[in-house]
Amino acid sequence: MNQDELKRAAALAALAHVVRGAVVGVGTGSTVNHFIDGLATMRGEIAGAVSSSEASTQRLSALGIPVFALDEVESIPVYVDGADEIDGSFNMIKGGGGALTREKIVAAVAERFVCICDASKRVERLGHFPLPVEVVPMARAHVARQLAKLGGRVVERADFVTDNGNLILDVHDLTIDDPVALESEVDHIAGVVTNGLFARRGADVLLLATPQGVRSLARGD
Ligand SMILES: O=C(CO)[C@H](O)[C@H](O)COP(=O)(O)O
Repeated sequence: MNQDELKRAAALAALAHVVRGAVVGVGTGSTVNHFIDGLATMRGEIAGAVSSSEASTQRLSALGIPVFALDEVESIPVYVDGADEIDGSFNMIKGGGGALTREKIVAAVAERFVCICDASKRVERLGHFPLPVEVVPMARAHVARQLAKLGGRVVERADFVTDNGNLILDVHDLTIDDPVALESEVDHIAGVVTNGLFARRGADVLLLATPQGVRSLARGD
């Protein structure tokens, strides 16, 4: 199986976690795109979706799945999203697609985070993938200096504007010993909207696609 087939296998496994009659939280990315395509087969069985990006909203709508604003829903039992890296404690780096802020908001509301990944995303320690940081444009230089003080090599994502009108700084070469502490430290830099560490609210379930099949793992297993 190639990587895209593995992503699809993980995504389709997540359909079993969708709660009938409820609203499902939907992440962003190529793995999630497979999930959205599969969700179309359950259209009549769910109330609809809350989306984490304009791209996912467009795909959901094109498939006839109702998309609600977050303000319109009272609860989201399950949020399904991919990751760029996930460690053994289910801490993640996300935001490769630049949707990290809305992803973190929808994930915060959801009762359960189901992470869908191919096996290449599973790491012993986070930080090989550069950490995305969404930044208010006027704070670009200040935030870049502060991130460099943390030991990172900061690269602004070229020709990219987030759905919220901000820019992304990708931080390479960080040593991430304590993901929870680093998530808070980066968030406290003035001008940072969100960073791509999902550690304070990590995943609850990991559906990891391997050539041998999809492994379902719960946090703490
Ligand atoms: O965080 C994300 C988007 O902001 C994605 O979940 C992450 O980048 C993984 O993407 P893909 O499924 O395309 O590998």
